[in-house]
Amino acid sequence: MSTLSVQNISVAFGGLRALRDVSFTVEPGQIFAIIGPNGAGKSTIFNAISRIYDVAGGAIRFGDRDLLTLRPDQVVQSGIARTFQNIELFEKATVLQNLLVGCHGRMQRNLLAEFLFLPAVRRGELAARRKVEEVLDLLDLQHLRSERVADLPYGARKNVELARALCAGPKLLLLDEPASGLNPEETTDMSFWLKDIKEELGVTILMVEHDMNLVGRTADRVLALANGEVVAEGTVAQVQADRRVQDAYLGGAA
Ligand SMILES: Nc1ncnc2c1ncn2[C@@H]1O[C@H](COP(=O)(O)OP(=O)(O)OP(=O)(O)O)[C@@H](O)[C@H]1O
Repeated sequence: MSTLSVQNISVAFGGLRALRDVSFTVEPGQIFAIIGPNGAGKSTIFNAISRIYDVAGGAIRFGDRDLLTLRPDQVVQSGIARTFQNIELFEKATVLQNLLVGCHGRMQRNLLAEFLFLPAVRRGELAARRKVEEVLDLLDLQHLRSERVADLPYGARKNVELARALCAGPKLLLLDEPASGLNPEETTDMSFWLKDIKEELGVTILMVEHDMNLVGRTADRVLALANGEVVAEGTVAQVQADRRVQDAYLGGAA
């Protein structure tokens, strides 16, 4: 089981400090939510963990690995998968094809072995297919497996993106606004999926979310950010009651 430890990280874009001295720890098996007004720096944290943005100072560790020494693809290999604010799927491909791509994202490639379709490659393919079936069952997507993603309603596409990330077999899932664009009923469904992922697959979840309904239903811990700095951390109730968090929202755009 791996703990994600973010210690004193700062990220700057020219003169703009998007993150300043941010620290938090996500324990294995937790659902950990990052909240904060628009522009607070929430997505920047994800991009720092994914090694898309460079960090000026501090440390990010996942289990015994120092993520700041890894490339973005090596971060995925270490067991971290993510979804995006704007759904990123192959629109013209089916649900099944998208999920198989999700599995292959984490498999080690050896082109000669694949060309010769050696036993190790066959075993890998079988494992990928089993993983896809497990995820289709878990997220209740079997009936959509042969549908083209482009033909699905938004809520279903959001679920497929979650499924694709799970097919990589992550230990840690980074979810960027899983409830955005969902209606209240779909948001309730999403809260059940997240709890199933945590309880049945044992996957740790770090999510950025504006929807306090989803956060309240699922999060074990919450970190509140404003202007790139940590304002509060605690349970949902503790963070919601924190005066500094209320002030940050009143002063912010959310
Ligand atoms: N690639 C970039 N180049 C320049 N500035 C950036 C970049 N990425 C983020 N920023 C700036 O960093 C700050 C934090 O942005 P970030 O997207 O992390 O906020 P957020 O909390 O995720 O906001 P939202 O809730 O609106 O998605 C903002 O001022 C943003 O304009």
